[in-house]
Parts: sequence; structure tokens; C-alpha cells
Amino acid sequence: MAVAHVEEAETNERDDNFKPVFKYYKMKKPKPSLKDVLDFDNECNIEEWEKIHLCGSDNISYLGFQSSNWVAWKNQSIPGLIFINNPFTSIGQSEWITRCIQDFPEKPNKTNLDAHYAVPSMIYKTELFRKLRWATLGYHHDWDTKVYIKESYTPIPKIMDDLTKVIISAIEYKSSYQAEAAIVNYYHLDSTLAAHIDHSEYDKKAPLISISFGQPAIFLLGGTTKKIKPIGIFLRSGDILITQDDCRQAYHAVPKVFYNKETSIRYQELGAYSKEYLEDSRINMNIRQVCEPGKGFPD
Ligand SMILES: O=C(O)CCC(=O)C(=O)O
Ligand SMILES: [Fe+2]
Repeated sequence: MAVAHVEEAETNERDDNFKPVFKYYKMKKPKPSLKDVLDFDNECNIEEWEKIHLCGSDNISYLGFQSSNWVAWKNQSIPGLIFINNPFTSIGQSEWITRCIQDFPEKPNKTNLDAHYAVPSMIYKTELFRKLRWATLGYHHDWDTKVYIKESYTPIPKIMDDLTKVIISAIEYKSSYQAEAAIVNYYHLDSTLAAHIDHSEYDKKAPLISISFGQPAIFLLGGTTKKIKPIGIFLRSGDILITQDDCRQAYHAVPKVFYNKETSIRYQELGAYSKEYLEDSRINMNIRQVCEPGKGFPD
């Protein structure tokens, strides 16, 4: 919490060019215009972006990928940001969604509910599931102190580790990389995520892999201070956003989750609970390396 206070104090209201954009896209009435939002699917507002092709490894269909050739985008003026257009099949997405709903919130992983409830297993079948906001895996992020603790660890599932390896190899990241922590965020149509920088990791440059599922959202990406006006980017189900190097230290937020009636129709393969949940929800699964390679936790 102390960290958040310092950040707030750094940018007073007058200089804050992030908040007005956040409030604008969050607005319900009148509905904001979406004409300036970057849309990689429909190739709108992306004149300054370069289309690139990334290669996934061989034999990766078990991870839900549709092929090994992925369309991605980068921008010279935003070093470190890579957007990958949904490379998953709809069955592949359904499998990841099912993991996010049925597996990842289960113990020994941690969730926001642990502090308030005796959380039953198969929580997705209970009323409590609507109150789920996050689940953490690997080194658990402590939301109050904003530090990772070496002893607070549950293993990263192999399938998530495999997915990470394929993405890290596709972006040709040169250093070694280990998926050490994951946060799964659960949003409903009225949920937002306030502007923040992810600086709890000791390695502040390594790629952060962020994958969206379910209902679409607007993601805001600003700069290292809130003085910098953010850009809005549409994130749809299956899209992968990677932030590394300087971009890792940029403010970002989610001001809006949309309702799109086609979202749940697309996942015929989902079980009944997941399908109903996804009707008005968005899931974001993000994977991080916590420590600098070969260094471990500082004393
Ligand atoms: O939901 C998203 O797209 C972003 C999540 C995020 O920024 C975070 O978990 O730190
Ligand atoms: Fe973040």
C-alpha cells in the first residue's frame, strides 16, 4: 500500500493524463467513442505498427494453438511491446478457460477468497465463484506488501510452463526464462483494473506474458508516469500481449469489459458452468519471471 501512495503523490491531479482516459472508457452514459482504440483484429488505428510473423515450435497443438505461424504486431516507438493476434483454436481456448475456471483457483493455489471464506474444492460449482477476483500460482504475489516471498510457492502447472516456453521461444527472447509466478484475473462486465505498474518482480525487464479469454476489454497502456496519456487497445479472447524491457515499467489499466453475445456461443466445447460464467466475464492469465536468471531471491 505504501508504494501506491508514493506513486499517487508523484503525479498530482492536474498532471494526471491517465485518469481522464480511464474515466472516459469506463463511462456508461453516454457510451464512449471507440474510434481511437487500437484494433489489431480489424487493422484500425495501427498505421504506426509493423505486422510481424512469429514461429511457434513444432507439435504444439496440445497447447491449443491453431498453427505455428502467428500474426503479431510491434511498434518502434513502444520498445518491448508485442501483440499476438489470438493464435489459439476455439477448442484450445476452451481448454485454457476450463483450466482457469476449474483448476487454477483450486488449492494449494491462492485466491482473494481465502482471507474471507472457508473455500470448498470445486469452487466453480458454488455461488462463491462470482466473488473470485484473482488466483495466484508459483510464487504468490502478496497484494498488500507487493513482494513475492520465496517460501510462499505452489508449483506452476506443466502445461503453463510448456505454453510459456513456446511463447518465449517465438519472440526469440535471448536470455533464459522461467515461468515463476502467474496471476489469473477474473473480471465481470462492471469490473475494472486501476492504473498500476507491475514492479514486484526482481527482474523488471523480462517478458510478462498476458493472455485474455472470454469477453473483450479495453487495455490502456501509458508510460512510466501518469503524465503520459495512455493508448487504448482492444484485447479479445485468445489475444496475447507481451511487455518486456522499458515497456514493463509502463502504467497500464483495464477500464472496460464489454458484453459481446457471440463470445460464449463460440465455445461450444465448454462445460455448462464455464459457459455460463463466461457469458459475462473476462479472464486474464498472466505469467512472470520473478528473479533475475541465476540470482534467486535477494536476502
Ligand atoms: O487484465 C489484464 O489485461 C491486465 C492484468 C494486469 O495488468 C495484471 O494482472 O497486473
Ligand atoms: Fe499489470
